[in-house]
Amino acid sequence: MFHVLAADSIKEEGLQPLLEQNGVQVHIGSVDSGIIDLQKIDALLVRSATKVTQELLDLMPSLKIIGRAGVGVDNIDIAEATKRGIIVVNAPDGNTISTAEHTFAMMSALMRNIPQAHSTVKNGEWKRNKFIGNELYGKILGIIGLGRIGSELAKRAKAFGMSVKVYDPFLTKERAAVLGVQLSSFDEVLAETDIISVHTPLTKETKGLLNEKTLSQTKKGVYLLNCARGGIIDEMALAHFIENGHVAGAALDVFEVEPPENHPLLKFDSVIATPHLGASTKEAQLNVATQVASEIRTFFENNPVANSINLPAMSKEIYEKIQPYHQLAKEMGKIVSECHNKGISELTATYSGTAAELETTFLTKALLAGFFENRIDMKVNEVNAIHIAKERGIMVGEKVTGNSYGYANTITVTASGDGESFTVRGTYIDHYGPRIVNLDGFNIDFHPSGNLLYIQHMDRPGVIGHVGKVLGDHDVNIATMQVGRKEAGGEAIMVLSFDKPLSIEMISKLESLQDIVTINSIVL
Ligand SMILES: NC(=O)c1ccc[n+]([C@@H]2O[C@H](COP(=O)([O-])OP(=O)(O)OC[C@H]3O[C@@H](n4cnc5c(N)ncnc54)[C@H](O)[C@@H]3O)[C@@H](O)[C@H]2O)c1
Ligand SMILES: O=C(O)CC[C@@H](O)C(=O)O
Repeated sequence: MFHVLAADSIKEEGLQPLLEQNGVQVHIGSVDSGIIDLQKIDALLVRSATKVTQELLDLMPSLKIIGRAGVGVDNIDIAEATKRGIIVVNAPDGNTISTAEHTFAMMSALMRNIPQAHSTVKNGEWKRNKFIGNELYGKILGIIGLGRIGSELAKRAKAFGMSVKVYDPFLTKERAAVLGVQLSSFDEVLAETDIISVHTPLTKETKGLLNEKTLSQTKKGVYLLNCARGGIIDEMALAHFIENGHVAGAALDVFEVEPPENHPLLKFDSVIATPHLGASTKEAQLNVATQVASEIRTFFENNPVANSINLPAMSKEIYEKIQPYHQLAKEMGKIVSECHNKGISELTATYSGTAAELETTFLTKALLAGFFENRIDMKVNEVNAIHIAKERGIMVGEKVTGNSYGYANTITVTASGDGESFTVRGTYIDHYGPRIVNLDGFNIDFHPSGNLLYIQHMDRPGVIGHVGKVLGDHDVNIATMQVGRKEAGGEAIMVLSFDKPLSIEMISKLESLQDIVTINSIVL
């Protein structure tokens, strides 16, 4: 008999897939309700209230799977669960429509002063002149991050006669055309739109994406929306721009710290807010509960789950054999993603030599996990990598070749989209380790780890010296350096490694040097 504990008032109707399964007993109640001996629990279902910590996991030695009825898993100690071989699943798209609708409702409410007008009427006032609003029709909506929710918002905005400009560095022109939105640069979205809505995950790249500098690039009178994650818009900078009248108003469903206490933004009449209600509809809650309950049922039936966000269990013997190649593939995925910082529609992995004798599908999935790591708002691993690629319209190919370029094995990854492509080749050398041996056609040789800079430059005398001098003048120590070129006087590359990551300012200084073409920072 499998025992499932459904905590956090998960919608009971959604538990049907488990309630109707033979050999499964569902217990409904919080983890401290005493409804069942925690030692017996095989599966735990939670929303965001239950904190699944190491201490709680200690009390559940039989736990095999945790289901999060929602997207964010910040209340679950994933590392600890993974270490214990516990699979964690979530429901990534069950609340997409609800969150897009909530964002649209917030935008309408913001433009027509609905919450403000509502409270005056409730207070017995009738101030029609105070609440002159703006039509959505004919306005330009800027969407930053066109994933599941951003795409649904775009469809609704277009139906209301708005035009939509989108910034998403990982979106191809083809996909933008299918969705009928105008793919734009970040600066264009800032400067040319009337309303800006953010829909990215919160990552190191998106934290404070809208800040003092970028907000100053927006149109005077712009409106801002955040129904994604607190922190994507810098809250203090937003308060400053509302105070000085540059930003006309903001609608916020999320905050850096929730609930917000004595928050300066809440003091402005032009800021409207909801308490993280994006996913709070009967439909979304039923969807997410049904999705995770079905996943747990699938797991009990010994079938692979679709939305696991941590590593699946694997026999120790197989893992040890494949592990070095697995690590190399994952790092190569990250390298492709960072060096070719563009939308892609196709990714092909080619294996040769001893790498081709392994379970290459598993390696390709590891590669995709590395590729998506900094691009999307969920953990991608070997369980869900192919599904995610398909969902994003990326065709994944796998080939085997007899050409090992003189090595015992190679893994070659080519990413392409919008008529451009990028290739990286790596090898694993026994007793020596992983090496990257070709980057975008340049022969090179470096260890894929640590803080790296990939610099494309013209092959002219003095370029390497200038880079070294700027770094030296700022007391930055170069740990290793590799150079490569195709022909004298043409394009060339450098790969430098450092003991710690370089600041954005430092990278800008290097970018401004003569004969430098592009610089990409890679943290492995
Ligand atoms: N308010 C709520 O209750 C609620 C509910 C569900 C989801 N969310 C949040 O909404 C956000 C979007 O969720 P989703 O399901 O659409 O995610 P998603 O992964 O489908 O989409 C995220 C998109 O952001 C893009 N992106 C990544 N980095 C970017 C960058 N630096 N600049 C521009 N675009 C970038 C990605 O390419 C992707 O298209 C997430 O932050 C999620 O946590 C909030
Ligand atoms: O309401 C919830 O459970 C959280 C909603 C959302 O932020 C999520 O991560 O899915």
